[in-house]
Amino acid sequence: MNFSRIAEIERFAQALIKGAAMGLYLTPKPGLVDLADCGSHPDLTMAKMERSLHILADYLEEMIRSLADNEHFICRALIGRKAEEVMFKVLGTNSHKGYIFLSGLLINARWHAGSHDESAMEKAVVAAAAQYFTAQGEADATNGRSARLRYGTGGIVREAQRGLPSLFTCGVPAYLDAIGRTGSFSIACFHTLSRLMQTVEDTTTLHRGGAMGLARIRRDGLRLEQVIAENGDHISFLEDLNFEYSRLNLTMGGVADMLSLTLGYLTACGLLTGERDRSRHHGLRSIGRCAAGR
Ligand SMILES: CC(C)(COP(=O)(O)OP(=O)(O)OC[C@H]1O[C@@H](n2cnc3c(N)ncnc32)[C@H](O[C@H]2O[C@H](COP(=O)(O)OP(=O)(O)OP(=O)(O)O)[C@@H](O)[C@H]2O)[C@@H]1O)[C@@H](O)C(=O)NCCC(=O)NCCS
Ligand SMILES: Nc1ncnc2[nH]cnc12
Repeated sequence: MNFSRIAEIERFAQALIKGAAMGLYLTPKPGLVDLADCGSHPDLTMAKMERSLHILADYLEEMIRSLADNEHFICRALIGRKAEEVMFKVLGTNSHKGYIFLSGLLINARWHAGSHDESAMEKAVVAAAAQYFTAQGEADATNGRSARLRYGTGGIVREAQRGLPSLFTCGVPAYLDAIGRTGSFSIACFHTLSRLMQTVEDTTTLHRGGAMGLARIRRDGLRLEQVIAENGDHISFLEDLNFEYSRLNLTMGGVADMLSLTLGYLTACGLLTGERDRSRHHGLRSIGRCAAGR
């Protein structure tokens, strides 16, 4: 039994939970639950989301047990499904359904990759996603599946199958670029949010607002990036956007998950403060460009 390997993956899991907490508490987040309000989610509260974080932590602990016991992969897919059921039973809503899948995938990838190295992690995510979706068979009748069929988008499935580009090619470079330039965690978070809004094929947005809704999020993400770059009042801009999104019943739960996953992965790599030289320590690529092609 390799106890240092288990200690390492436990630290990684703790970092992913911290990332979800940092993403939750970032305020304001248009249309989403934060310290100000519940956005366009009357079914969610801060207390429910915090309870959800504890369910996530228990889930990842079970995932690690399965990995350490070298169980068959299908056991971990069932653990994920069970966590979704527990979350829905306890909270009556999909508070972190997407993050259950994403964090489970990343824990599996980190275990098999053996390091934080970005290219090793990407390859391991692609392999885990292929294994999972091959075993998954006919997907459930979900909002995400309806959106993928109706709009020809990939949603969380294609995000996973492509090795989490919104994490490795968008979120991580965007955060490190901003923290390197400004030294401000808050600015780096909002800059990362702006880039993810322009990149993530968020099926929760499509479900609520259709193609026009997604185009709105992309446009607002670019505007937010510009307001931050011009040292404008991005907080007021976000507060106004939150009012608009709540009125339009528009949300971006997938963007929220990818922001949390970015903060969690950077925490695991010891890069959140931006002080360590990322290229030397983790084989992370130089400042990339988000899928938005910029
Ligand atoms: C693999 C599955 C997760 C597939 O899910 P599918 O897309 O078929 O079904 P959904 O129920 O729609 O769940 C997808 C959730 O993923 C998030 N998401 C959406 N787009 C993206 C994207 N492009 N990239 C990343 N993540 C994405 C999103 O989750 C977040 O938003 C939810 C909150 O928003 P809300 O609008 O409230 O959502 P709903 O309550 O559903 O709608 P309303 O009724 O309120 O309007 C919240 O869940 C956030 O996390 C999507 O919701 C799944 O089928 C699966 O297989 N899971 C179990 C297996 C597992 O975990 N195995 C471990 C693998 S190793
Ligand atoms: N803060 C948040 N508000 C609403 N849905 C979310 N999904 C993940 N994080 C969320």
